[in-house]
Amino acid sequence: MIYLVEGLRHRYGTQTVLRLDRLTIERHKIVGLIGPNGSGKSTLLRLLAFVEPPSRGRIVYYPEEGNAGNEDARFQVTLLGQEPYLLKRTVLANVAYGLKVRGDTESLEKRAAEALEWVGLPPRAFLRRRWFELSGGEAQRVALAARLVLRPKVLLLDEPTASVDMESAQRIREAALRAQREWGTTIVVASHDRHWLFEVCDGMLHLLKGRLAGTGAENIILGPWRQCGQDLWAKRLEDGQELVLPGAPGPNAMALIPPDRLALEHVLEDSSDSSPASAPYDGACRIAGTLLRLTLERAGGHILATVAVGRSLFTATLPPSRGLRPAPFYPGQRVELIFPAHDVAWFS
Ligand SMILES: Nc1ncnc2c1ncn2[C@@H]1O[C@H](COP(=O)(O)OP(=O)(O)OP(=O)(O)O)[C@@H](O)[C@H]1O
Repeated sequence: MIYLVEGLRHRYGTQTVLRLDRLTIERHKIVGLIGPNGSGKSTLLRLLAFVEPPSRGRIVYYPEEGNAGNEDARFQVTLLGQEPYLLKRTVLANVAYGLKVRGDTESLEKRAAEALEWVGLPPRAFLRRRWFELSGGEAQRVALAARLVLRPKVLLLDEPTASVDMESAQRIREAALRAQREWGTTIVVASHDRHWLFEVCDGMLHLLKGRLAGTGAENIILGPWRQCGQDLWAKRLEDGQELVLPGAPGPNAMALIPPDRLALEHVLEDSSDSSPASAPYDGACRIAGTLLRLTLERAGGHILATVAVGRSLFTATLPPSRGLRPAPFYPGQRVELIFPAHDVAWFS
């Protein structure tokens, strides 16, 4: 492993924003970080980058297997945020900056040029440009080149493609994966692009309200819930269907449904006009939707089905026996998600 996190609590003022009892991150792997806004992804990345210390608990960095050395992390771990913060200087000065800080000043221009090529920026056109002569996507690529030139052991990426154009996003993704492939760089990446994460990550961490909630594909249904019986709670989904579940700890709780608890069934054509329908609680819940996409998950080798219900997306794992044969599913089909109500976990 390259990180061990134990007994971590992180507070801002009186609010505890991160609680992780134990977490390990394996060397050379790509780990995805997923979770709603404010769930603690950026905070965790900053702590892993040692930008700030945790309020309680510890984060141990292992530069080599079995050999702890948090002081090495300063030069081996690098964080790229959502917004590129460039020095008000040339691209060359920006990309070479980290090497200079490390006292590593040999062939600066050549190495900066190589790093720019990795992110798809031709060095002849870009090395001498100044910071204000770059588009947002180019600036983010320069910021990534400034990290790659260090050949980091750990690359922490915080929504690196959130505010860039499509080409830049693709270049950034490719360059990060290449670093993992060619140098064995460990990558921890927070992103809202769940499909990309499922496709490339060796493992996923799902953060909910600062706590680990699972391995990424869990479905979250946010409140408010309306009490509609003794310990029964209803939520009207975006497209009008009503979901009724037992056991909410309060009206604003979040329901969490693991993807492997959702079974997928075809909706017969002649019954499709009866949905969206109210789903009275009888122990098995049903939600009708449209199958949008099938994704092969790298970590577990499962096929993940993404189902749209209004604009909300649900993820179901297709069990091996229900793979593409003998009951083929394909995008565009009306399907039903069926799950036992007691498999829902609640987060308050
Ligand atoms: N410097 C800070 N001071 C006070 N509160 C903070 C600070 N940074 C983050 N927080 C709070 O900590 C919680 C976690 O924030 P964080 O930015 O880590 O979430 P996130 O999952 O990265 O969110 P997003 O997806 O919106 O970037 C939020 O409630 C946020 O308001």
